[in-house]
Amino acid sequence: MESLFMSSINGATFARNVQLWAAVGFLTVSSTVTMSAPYFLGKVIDTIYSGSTDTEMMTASLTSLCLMLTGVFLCGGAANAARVYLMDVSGQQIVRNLRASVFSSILRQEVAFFDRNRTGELINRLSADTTVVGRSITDNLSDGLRAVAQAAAGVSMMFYVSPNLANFVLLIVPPMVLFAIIYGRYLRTIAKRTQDALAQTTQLAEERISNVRTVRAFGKELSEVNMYIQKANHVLTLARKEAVLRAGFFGVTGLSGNLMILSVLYKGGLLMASQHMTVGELSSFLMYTFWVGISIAGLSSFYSELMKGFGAGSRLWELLDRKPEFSLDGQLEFCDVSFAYPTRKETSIFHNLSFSVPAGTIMAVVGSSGSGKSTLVSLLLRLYDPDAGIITIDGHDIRNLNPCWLRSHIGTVSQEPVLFSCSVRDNIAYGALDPGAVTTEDIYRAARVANAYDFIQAFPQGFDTVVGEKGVLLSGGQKQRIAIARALLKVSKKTYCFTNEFLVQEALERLMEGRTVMIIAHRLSTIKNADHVAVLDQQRVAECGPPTELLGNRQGLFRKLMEKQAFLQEEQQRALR
Ligand SMILES: Nc1ncnc2c1ncn2[C@@H]1O[C@H](COP(=O)(O)OP(=O)(O)OP(=O)(O)O)[C@@H](O)[C@H]1O
Repeated sequence: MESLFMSSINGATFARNVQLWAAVGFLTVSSTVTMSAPYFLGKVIDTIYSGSTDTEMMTASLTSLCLMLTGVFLCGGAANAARVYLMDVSGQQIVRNLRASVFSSILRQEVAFFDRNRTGELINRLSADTTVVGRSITDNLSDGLRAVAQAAAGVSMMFYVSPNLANFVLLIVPPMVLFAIIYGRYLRTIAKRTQDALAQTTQLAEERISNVRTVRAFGKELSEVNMYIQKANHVLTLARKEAVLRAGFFGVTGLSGNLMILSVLYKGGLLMASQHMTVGELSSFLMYTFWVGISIAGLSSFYSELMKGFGAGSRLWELLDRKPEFSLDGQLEFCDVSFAYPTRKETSIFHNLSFSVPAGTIMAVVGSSGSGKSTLVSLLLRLYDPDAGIITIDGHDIRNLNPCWLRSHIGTVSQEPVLFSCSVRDNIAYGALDPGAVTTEDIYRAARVANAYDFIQAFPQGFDTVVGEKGVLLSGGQKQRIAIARALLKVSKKTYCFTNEFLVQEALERLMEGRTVMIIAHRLSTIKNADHVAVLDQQRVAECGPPTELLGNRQGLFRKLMEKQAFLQEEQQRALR
């Protein structure tokens, strides 16, 4: 299922990449056509002004030139339409993904986050901010890229047609770029403040509307409306500032465009008078100047929208990057949990089972075979959800936590660990969230703590030894030590570790240090080391308490279970003798 999901994601990413590349291809075609037009139109003008007296020849060459150009323009038009469509679709997909990621990031946050950030504000982020960022990506990106391509092509063609005139005209560009950078900075700050003010306004409206009964009961309608108007006025003030800034910028860019045209006519007229330019060349140059002017105007609006997008986006990036803050102490609680496996609904495994494991303590879970010890672990890992009751970690219902995050904080080590048929190094690194980022030093450290370093180094190929399928080339104890090293790389300081009993007790003890541990135990020696024991019987926790206390109760279930086990062990030893 997971691989199917991954492949569909990869498929979607691939399709999007192909779409984007196709759009860039169409952009290149349409821009090439657009930017070659002035050059050929100049040729048409030169043909008209060639001074030829042979009307028939002149008509023929003019007709063929115009027909050829019509064909080229048709291709350009089609490519332009395809580009706009593909860019828009890709942009919309990016916005959809952005919305989904922001929403999922919001839902992942801890409960305290929602105390600090009100619902209205978050909804505003999700709707208004993503719309601004979306507009900056969709409408804008496509036109912006075209403007960049056409400005670059236009400038190159200006140099091609007349380097002399191009040098003169383009002196205006560096001061314009500086001006645009300063403008962009201001616009970005103002856009961010506008989005913040808008979020506060929405938050006020959301809170008052959803609590309208309270507002009415206190007769506060008028004062609430006034408060809303105040907030809306603040948004308006910021929007006015933005309008003034944009007006100034567009005024200056429009003026500089006109000045460029005027200077081309002035200098070009002088060059024509001194026979350094033909009328066709001047016309081409003029058209290129127009194109560059239009592209620069397009670029300035692209830049404005982009800066607004960045401004609005900065809050979104913060939300996206935010890791949920949980100060995990490790208190673990099962409250009235009832559960039956979905495939065997008629056989209840737990009925109103309750017990808690205080932070940093070891809880040994005992019970006869089939009493549900491993099922407890499955429920905690959310491999299954209880039919009734809740399981909490530090008071957080685990159903409200991201399952991946939850599992990344729970280390499980089983009695017969599964190792993969790759090197010891890769098996240990497998435990880390990002195995690629694990250093050799990390692996050695984990192996030392698990008391595995010496025997691994003693292998002829050391950490590169391939362990064979399921680790068949290793002894039981060696496998367990490697599994402990793997778990050490996984679990952070405050995680829960669920283990079975081990041959290699000393390595296990190091793993348990400072963590909340639930251990499925059989041997008395293991149980004695635990802080508490929970005895599972008849679908619930029949007894729970410190091991010595439970052993002291002669009629208790735990005492009977231990006696039975001691008796069985004696029997086994006698049989061996
Ligand atoms: N995936 C499953 N689907 C249906 N029933 C299951 C499933 N896994 C376990 N069971 C049943 O649930 C009950 C509890 O199983 P569980 O493995 O939790 O017991 P346990 O106490 O860990 O046993 P043991 O000490 O023998 O390992 C058993 O009756 C078992 O047959």
